[in-house]
Amino acid sequence: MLYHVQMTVRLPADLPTEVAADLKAREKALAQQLQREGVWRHLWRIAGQYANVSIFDVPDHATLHDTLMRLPLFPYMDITVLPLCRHPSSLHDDER
Ligand SMILES: O=C(O)CC1=CCC(=O)O1
Repeated sequence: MLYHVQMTVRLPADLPTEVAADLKAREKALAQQLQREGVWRHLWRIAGQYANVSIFDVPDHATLHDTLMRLPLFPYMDITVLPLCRHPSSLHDDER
């Protein structure tokens, strides 16, 4: 199943710089691993915001939940999820 996921990062202002840098580095490593595995299909920055729009390809809601909870920045993100299904007018058949 495909999911549209919006993540807005809200790091506390008093979070030590080195802690924030470690979280971001680990987030990047896992995000790139999940992209290589075909799970994190798209990752786009929302211009002007510390936020992204992503497309995840996972078997079900529970797997998406578990995947999002693995993200190092999970405790510091507001996340909204929209489950997607094929639009009858779409020319693209890569929705799984
Ligand atoms: O910067 C973000 O939008 C949060 C994030 C998701 C994957 C990543 O590397 O950073």
